[in-house]
Amino acid sequence: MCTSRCTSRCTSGAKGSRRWQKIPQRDDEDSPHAFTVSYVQRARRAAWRLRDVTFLCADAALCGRWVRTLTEQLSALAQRPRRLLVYINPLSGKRHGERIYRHKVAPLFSRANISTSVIVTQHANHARDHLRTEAELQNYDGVVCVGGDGMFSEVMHGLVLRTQRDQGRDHHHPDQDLAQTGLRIGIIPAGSTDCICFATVGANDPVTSSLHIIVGDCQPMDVCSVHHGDAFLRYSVSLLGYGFYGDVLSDSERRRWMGPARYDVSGVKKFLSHRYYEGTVSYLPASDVLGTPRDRAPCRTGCVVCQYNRPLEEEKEGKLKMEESHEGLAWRSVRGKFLAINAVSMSCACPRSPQGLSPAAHLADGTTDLILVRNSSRLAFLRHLLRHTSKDDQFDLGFVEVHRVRRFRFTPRFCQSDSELDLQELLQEKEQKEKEVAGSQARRILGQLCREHPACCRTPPCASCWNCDGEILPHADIQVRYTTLLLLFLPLLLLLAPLLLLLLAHST
Ligand SMILES: Nc1ncnc2c1ncn2[C@@H]1O[C@H](COP(=O)(O)OP(=O)(O)OP(=O)(O)O)[C@@H](O)[C@H]1O
Repeated sequence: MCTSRCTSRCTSGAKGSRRWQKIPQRDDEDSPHAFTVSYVQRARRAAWRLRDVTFLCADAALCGRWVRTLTEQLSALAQRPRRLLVYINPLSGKRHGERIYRHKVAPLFSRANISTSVIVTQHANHARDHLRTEAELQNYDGVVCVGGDGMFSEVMHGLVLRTQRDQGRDHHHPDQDLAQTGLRIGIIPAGSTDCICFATVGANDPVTSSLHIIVGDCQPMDVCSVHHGDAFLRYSVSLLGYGFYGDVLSDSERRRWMGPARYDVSGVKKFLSHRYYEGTVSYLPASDVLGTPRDRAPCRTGCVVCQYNRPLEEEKEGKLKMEESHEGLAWRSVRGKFLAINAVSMSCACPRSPQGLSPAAHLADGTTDLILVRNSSRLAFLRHLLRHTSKDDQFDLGFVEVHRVRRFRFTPRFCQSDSELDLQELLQEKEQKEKEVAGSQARRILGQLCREHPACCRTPPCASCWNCDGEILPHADIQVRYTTLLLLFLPLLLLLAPLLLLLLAHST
């Protein structure tokens, strides 16, 4: 740490060069002129803090020269934003969004000479619609959202949709090559869960996020576009979950009044109901890529795997066409009964699950980790879920498979005609029905017991719903494609030396 006050003076070096030297502390009267340099220091875990060091000197001209030179050097750093468009959701989380921004974030932006236009949202989708239609994006170097994952999703949708419109791309078409957004997004966490902030920044701390924005590096990020037939449904950046995670979300929506505890209540309820869903998952495996979902190393900013796997802009179309031309060969299908189908485009780490749903998922390699959890006993599923909270491998279980894919489709069983189901499955079903008839007598005896636990007697419903970054999709039958579209304010030097970058120098 460099918080102690030190005095400095200009001396002649061995070769006659003039340079600053630290000397023991002296009285201020000897050095009436001073300037303060603010810099970023890595604190505990992934947190960043702002520190100041004040230099005193007796010579006013020299002091002024130092301030001018440092200021010039700082303004020459092209990656640092100068103008930001900020959206605040006043109702996020505990409704502290505005306060967090005014007390913790705005003072830092102002010290770093960043000018801001602040919009406090008045209703849901305010930020999305403003960005999509009227925001004068050419006036800004980035967009900041103050809120939770829902707010990030709004800003991301607004920016991506606006970019496609400006570039004349048809975002409804599932095969349309989408354009990358030009502006970077910064996330100031103020929501109830803030999973996206935690998974990218490594901490849910408004000061750390603000400093990341000020330092101004840039990290690309994958976005998946979800379609139903030829209709665009939504974009997603973290989790697309069907079955267990879809059911938990739809149940928790009915318990909003409980606050964040609703996820726990719905999670337990849906775990006990133990529903499986039938359908076919078809996927296009990511071939020629570095790494697998079973790697132990997590993705970090500046990740070499992402850089290697991500097709360059000029290669994109060719690569896609190549995959398409081999479509019949490359696509694979899995038909079965699933407790959960999860497509994870980032680790989805959060304080409760520090490793996340797929610890080695990559932020910006144009792929997703498709996790298929087949029907199994409650105990086995519980083992799988509990492994998310420890360092154990959640994929090392017979009923769980994971694939790194560029695209996938899902068709729930009720959408398939009988002719699509193969003979083997029909025979299996027949066998199953015969067993059920034999078991019905036994069930009658246990009727009383089952009435108290209705889930075990009920026929499973035809379909679950998709949880798309915390929003419910209106269709179960979807096709999904991954592209690196977004840019985040994330530093490339997360793991480097404690003293990262000077932020500001000013005379005092
Ligand atoms: N002024 C507003 N009034 C009502 N809803 C709003 C307003 N501004 C934004 N929203 C909506 O509120 C929803 C939830 O917001 P947000 O994600 O910021 O908080 P959260 O739900 O508490 O956090 P998290 O998503 O991390 O759990 C978003 O989907 C957003 O569309």
